[in-house]
Amino acid sequence: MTDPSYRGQILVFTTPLIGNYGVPYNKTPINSNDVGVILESENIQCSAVVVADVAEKFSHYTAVESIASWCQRNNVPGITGVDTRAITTLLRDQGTTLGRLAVGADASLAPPKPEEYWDPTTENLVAQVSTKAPYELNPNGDVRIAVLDFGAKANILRSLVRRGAAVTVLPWNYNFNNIRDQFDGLFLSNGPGDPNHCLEAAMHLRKTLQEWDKPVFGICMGHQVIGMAAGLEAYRMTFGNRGHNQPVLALASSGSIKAGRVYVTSQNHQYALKLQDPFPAGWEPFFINCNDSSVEGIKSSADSGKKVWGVQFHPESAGGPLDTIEMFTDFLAECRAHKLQLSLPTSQPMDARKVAPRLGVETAKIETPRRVAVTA
Ligand SMILES: NC(=O)CC[C@H](N)C(=O)O
Repeated sequence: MTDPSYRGQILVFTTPLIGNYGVPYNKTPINSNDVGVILESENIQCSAVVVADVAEKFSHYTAVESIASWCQRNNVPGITGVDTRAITTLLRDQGTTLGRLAVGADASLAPPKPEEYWDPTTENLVAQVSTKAPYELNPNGDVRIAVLDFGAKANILRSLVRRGAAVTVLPWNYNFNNIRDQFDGLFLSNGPGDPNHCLEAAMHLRKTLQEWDKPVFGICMGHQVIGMAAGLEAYRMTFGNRGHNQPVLALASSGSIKAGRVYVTSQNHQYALKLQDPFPAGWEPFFINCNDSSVEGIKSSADSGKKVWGVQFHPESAGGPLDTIEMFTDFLAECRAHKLQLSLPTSQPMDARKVAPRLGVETAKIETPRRVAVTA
């Protein structure tokens, strides 16, 4: 609920009982080596929550309040006692949809016309959640990383800081090219909404990628912006990938990632990069989703002389599996190696088409995810 990528969304929880652990005090002691919060940002970011059965009593050693009082304090509406399985079945059939919460007399009125619903994707949500001014974390770290903040989850910043990086967080549309000489690497964060609102950032990045040879890593929205800078197209999926159990197949080896292995990942996205054949020169697909064959990662090709990676999933998870957490270590290892002018073993490219069919994954020309049939 505090992940800024959920800005503007009504979340329907499929787990029936929500809130039994309560909500922790969401501040860490002031310390430049920490990111300041326990959760993913200071406030609740989603627009509303829908829960089958909300727990009024909570129990956890870090809990200070119930989910209901937390929502109330943040002015975020929630509804409970509804059949979330029925809503889930509907959403699985027609895809993510615009919605509203109505109770009492409002619920019996005729529903609004489609055009009367607020559509958050028409807005630049990234501009709403990104930092307004640059700030630093862990200034004494040994590698200097600039983070373009499209709505960064705290655990991404934490994952960089815990590995010893000095992190400078910049507004999403900051022209990094003006200050790039001060940094050893560039990171592009996750963020809400349609990546096509971030073309300005993609244009700045295109110049960076043409003229700068230091490592670049992006997650989720950051990955989509890297893809757009590389010349790929971003499209809206009917069924976004969400949850903590999304399997992705690695098509190339790089650092801790081994080609041919499936990693279980945490995800939260509605948009994806289109798989195109051939890929833009200098780029190759890095991961694909084993359920719907959507693009889950791209990387600069081994012969491009660049070190650039983008992943659609969340290696930092929180919550979720830690299968790919070492990608942060890999990124910082490349930044340190570049700084010291060492060279790490290069990644091994491989032919995706040789690996994927063994796992029943189509890699041909897949533009829209397969539909999943759901029986009640
Ligand atoms: N978590 C994210 O960064 C999401 C990226 C983008 N807003 C999407 O929905 O696809």
